[in-house]
Amino acid sequence: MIKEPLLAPSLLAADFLHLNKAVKLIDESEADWLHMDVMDGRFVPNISFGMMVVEQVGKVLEKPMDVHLMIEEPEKYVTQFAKAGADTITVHYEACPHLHRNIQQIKDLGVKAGVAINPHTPVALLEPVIEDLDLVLVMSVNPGFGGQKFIFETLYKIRQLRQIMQDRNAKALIEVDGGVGLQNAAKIMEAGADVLVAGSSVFGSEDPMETIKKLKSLGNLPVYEV
Ligand SMILES: O=C(CO)[C@H](O)[C@H](O)COP(=O)(O)O
Ligand SMILES: [Fe+2]
Repeated sequence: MIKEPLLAPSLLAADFLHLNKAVKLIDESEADWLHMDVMDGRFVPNISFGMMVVEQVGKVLEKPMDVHLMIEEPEKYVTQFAKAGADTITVHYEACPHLHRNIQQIKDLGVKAGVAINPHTPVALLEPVIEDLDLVLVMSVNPGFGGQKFIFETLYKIRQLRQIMQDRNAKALIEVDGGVGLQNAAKIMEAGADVLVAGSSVFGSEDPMETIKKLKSLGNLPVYEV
């Protein structure tokens, strides 16, 4: 039996003219967290929204806010994102030459600390910090855009990470982000994920509430080949 995922719909795929409506939908749905994708046009080739939007969403959102920082020099901004209402702040391994210090900085703010890895970054590179982490975000697309195709190799990375964590008795949650939907969610959970981020598969669907419900009841889903 596949376990029920924690589900974090991504606001990136919502209608930006009606963000309030999207936030309410998440609060009223079976989703667990709201995922917020912050992009700076430097670390990734796209710009999304910054802390002013995160702050406004934080004022109305009742559920935990999961902030994914796709930015360079995140250490300059994490204090502001914590004040804006982030419950988890995830920085990219590739953007942090002083990763250990960055993780401690986030934890000292009283916020859960996550580290994201790009598709080409080996999971073994996280071993020295794995016990300090609340969350590991495994990117299953190249970061910067919603609506991309899930990279199949991610399944091996999830399995490897689960093994490393087991060997070290690490307690971080494994979050998978990019190209996740009803067609592959069960397979991703089976590989060892705990949290699924879903952007276009939720907000791009005809009935986002119903899609969230289906993703949450994964035990009933067939395991499709991805
Ligand atoms: O971090 C991200 C992109 O860099 C997004 O969270 C992710 O792509 C979600 O969108 P979708 O589910 O449409 O792939
Ligand atoms: Fe994301």
